[in-house]
Amino acid sequence: MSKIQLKAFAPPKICVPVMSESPEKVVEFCSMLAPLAPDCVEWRLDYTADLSEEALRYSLDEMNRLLPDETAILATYRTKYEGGEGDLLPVDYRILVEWLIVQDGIDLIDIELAQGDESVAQLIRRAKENQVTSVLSYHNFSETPDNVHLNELLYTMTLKKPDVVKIATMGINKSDYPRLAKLVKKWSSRNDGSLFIALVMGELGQMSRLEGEKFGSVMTFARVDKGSAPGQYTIEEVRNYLENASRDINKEV
Ligand SMILES: O=C1C[C@@](O)(C(=O)O)C[C@@H](O)[C@@H]1O
Repeated sequence: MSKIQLKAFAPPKICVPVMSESPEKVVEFCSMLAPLAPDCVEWRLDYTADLSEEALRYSLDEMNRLLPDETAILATYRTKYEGGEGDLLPVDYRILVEWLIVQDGIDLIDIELAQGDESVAQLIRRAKENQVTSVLSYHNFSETPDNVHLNELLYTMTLKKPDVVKIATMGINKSDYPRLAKLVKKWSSRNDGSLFIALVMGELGQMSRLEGEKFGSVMTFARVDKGSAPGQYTIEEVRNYLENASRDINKEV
C-alpha cells in the first residue's frame, strides 16, 4: 500500500528527484534532504552506476532509513529516448522494473509508455499485484504536441489503466501550458478513477509546476540543488506558493 494519497484538484504532492551515482551519494543526498520532508522522492536509477541488486537494495534501505516515514519513494529508470541517462535495452528495463516493483520500500513505479504495449501491460499488472502505484509516463523534450495528439495520448494512456498518467512536454509557446492544462482538467474531471500528472517543462511552463490543483495534476517535481528537468522550482519555492492561502485556485488556467 502506497504511503502517498494522491488526489485530483487538491494541492499537488511534492516530489524531489534523487540523482546520485553511488550508494554513498544517495546517503549524502538523503541525509541533506530528510529535514525538508518532501512528500515523495524520485529515485532516478538511470543516474546509478552500479545496477547490481546488492547496490540497489543497499541504496533503497538507506533511503528508507534516512527519510521520514511519510516520504514515499517513486522508482524511475529514465531512458535516453525519454530524456534520461539510461541506456538499458527494453528487455533489461523490464527486468529491472519488475525487480523494483517487488522490493519492500518502493511505493510508486514509473513505467515508460515508449517501452511498448506488452511490457507496459505486464508492468502495470505486476505493480497492481504488489500494491505499488503505477505511473505511466510520456516525455517530449522538444515540444508540446497539438491538441489532437495530446488527446490521443491521454486516451491511449488511460486505456492502459495505470494508477497515474504522467505527461511532461516542453513549452515552446505561451499557449502550451494553458492548452495542456485545459485538456488534463477535462480528463481528470471524468471521475473514472484516473489520476494525472501534467507538467510543461521550461520557463514557459513553470506555472504548471505550481497550479496543479487548478487542473487536476496530482504531483509536482521540485529540486534541492540541480533539477531533473528544465523549469523546476526549488522545494521551498513550491511550498511557499502552496502554503500561500491567497493563491488563486479558482481562476481558469
Ligand atoms: O517525469 C518527470 C517529470 C520531470 O520531467 C519534470 O518535468 O519535472 C522530472 C522527471 O524527473 C520526472 O521523471
